[in-house]
Amino acid sequence: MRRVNAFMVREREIRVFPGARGRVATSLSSVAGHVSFLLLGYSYMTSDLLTLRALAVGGLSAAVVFQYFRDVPLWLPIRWNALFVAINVFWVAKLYYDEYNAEHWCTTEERSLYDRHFSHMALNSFRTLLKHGKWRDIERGFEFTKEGKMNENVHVLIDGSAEVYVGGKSVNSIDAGSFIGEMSLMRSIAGSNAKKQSKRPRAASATVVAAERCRVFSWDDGELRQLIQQNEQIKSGVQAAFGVGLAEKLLTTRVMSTKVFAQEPQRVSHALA
Ligand SMILES: Nc1ncnc2c1ncn2[C@@H]1O[C@@H]2COP(=O)(O)O[C@H]2[C@H]1O
Repeated sequence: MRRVNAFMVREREIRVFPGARGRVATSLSSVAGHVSFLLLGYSYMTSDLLTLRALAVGGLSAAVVFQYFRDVPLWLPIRWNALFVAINVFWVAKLYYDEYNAEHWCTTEERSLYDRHFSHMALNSFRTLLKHGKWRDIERGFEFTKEGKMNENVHVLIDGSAEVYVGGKSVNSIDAGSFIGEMSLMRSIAGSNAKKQSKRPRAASATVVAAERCRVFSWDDGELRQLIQQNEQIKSGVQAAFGVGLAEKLLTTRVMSTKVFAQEPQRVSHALA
């Protein structure tokens, strides 16, 4: 062990930059000290939990090396850091298992929902999102939302189609992959720093009726709202998914309103008012 210690603390010249002044005299244990701070510093800059925990394992382990290879090992920080390494190793293993071995808990239906709408979100967060909602089979004629009324649920249409009415007139048809009831939620949570006033619940902008038997995944509106406010990752994942859907709805509504406009101009002006 003495030989290892001597090897680690021996001062040697290491090239850091090219050129004559690019060499510094240092020991391997000091290098471990610098690596430790660099990794921990980098971990403060990432928001990805798995990367953060992995960087913490690397940074704290390097700190243990630095603290051990000294004239007298610093046992107090070594013991604490070893404990933190163990905790972070546990979390790396758990996060890795949840992220990359989803097959053991994800059904085919859940997986395709994830792939279609939420693949930019960590599987862990998606799992939380799933726990707060439920799968439902819906009969033809079911009213998902009622224009001017508060929504009870937010749905994602997995199978089937629905008709969207504004002022009693059809403005669009939606099918598999569309969200229903997301607009009022988006409007009420817009801008996390917005005034309380703008966060108040908003009424449904349209009436949406099932045009056939549908399969949906539904969240309770209030529960989803609360979840979004508590969890930043879920908030940004859900907002991104809603955003893509809204762009598609805008395009189809435009096409539809152009067609209807050619035949009934008054009807379109009413719907867009
Ligand atoms: N033009 C449209 N095209 C497709 N869906 C719409 C359109 N307008 C409203 N919706 C849907 O109808 C829902 C009514 O409640 P929300 O306003 O919460 O969210 C709305 C959207 O999900």
